[in-house]
Amino acid sequence: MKIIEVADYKEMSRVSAQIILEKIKSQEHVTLGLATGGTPLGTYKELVKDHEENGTRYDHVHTYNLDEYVGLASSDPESYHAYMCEHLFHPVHIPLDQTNIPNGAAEELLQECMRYDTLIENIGGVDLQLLGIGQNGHIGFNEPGTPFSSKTHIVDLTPSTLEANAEYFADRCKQPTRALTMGISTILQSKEILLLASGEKKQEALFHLLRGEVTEAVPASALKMHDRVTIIADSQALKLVNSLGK
Ligand SMILES: N[C@@H]1[C@@H](O)[C@H](O)[C@@H](COP(=O)(O)O)O[C@@H]1O
Repeated sequence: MKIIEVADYKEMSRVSAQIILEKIKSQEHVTLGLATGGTPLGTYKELVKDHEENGTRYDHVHTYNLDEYVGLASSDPESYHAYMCEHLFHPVHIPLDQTNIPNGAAEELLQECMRYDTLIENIGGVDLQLLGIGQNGHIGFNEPGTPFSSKTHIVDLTPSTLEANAEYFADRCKQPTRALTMGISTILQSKEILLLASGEKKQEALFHLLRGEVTEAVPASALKMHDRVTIIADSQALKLVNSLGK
């Protein structure tokens, strides 16, 4: 794994946007795996800024998001659909029929998982997958203990993940407790992976990922089985690694 240590969130966002832009500009057809949460927001801001200033086009870009909450329709302002439209899809003018997000409001959730997995298998995995990391080491919504062989599936979110994401819900009673997520093996199909981590809250997860063993107890540790992973982390997120791990 290649580790790029940066000073702070701003630099992490700039560097990751640069890597994504290089991919967008160097290929005639690009498939991007996208993440939500607070971590990639700065990266999306940089992409929007670049689009406005340099006119980078997204006609040849197809996107596949990691996850979505069960029970939230795409029109729900707290859904990951709405998040993606607001922060990236609308401002950079990606044709919406080229964007894919699991449908958390599907009547048949198992069928929806299979449909989503087939989409990704048919393209042979995305070209570049952007990832954040949960405080408990989760990627997408693959909680600790998820088999590395997992495909897109329905997940019951752990109390710590619910707590960590509570700030995104105006009314905590309406926070969904289940989600659909790409599985670990779905994520590992990606040709290249870019994991972002910023802030002290991520230092233990990064320590387990970088210094611990490969174990299903730390979902992100599966990334060690992939040969093209880059981690961009700021010094706060690397604090424990740098103080204990050398
Ligand atoms: N499903 C998302 C993950 O994809 C994300 O990586 C994680 C970290 O969130 P944040 O970036 O807000 O710390 O939160 C959620 O669980």
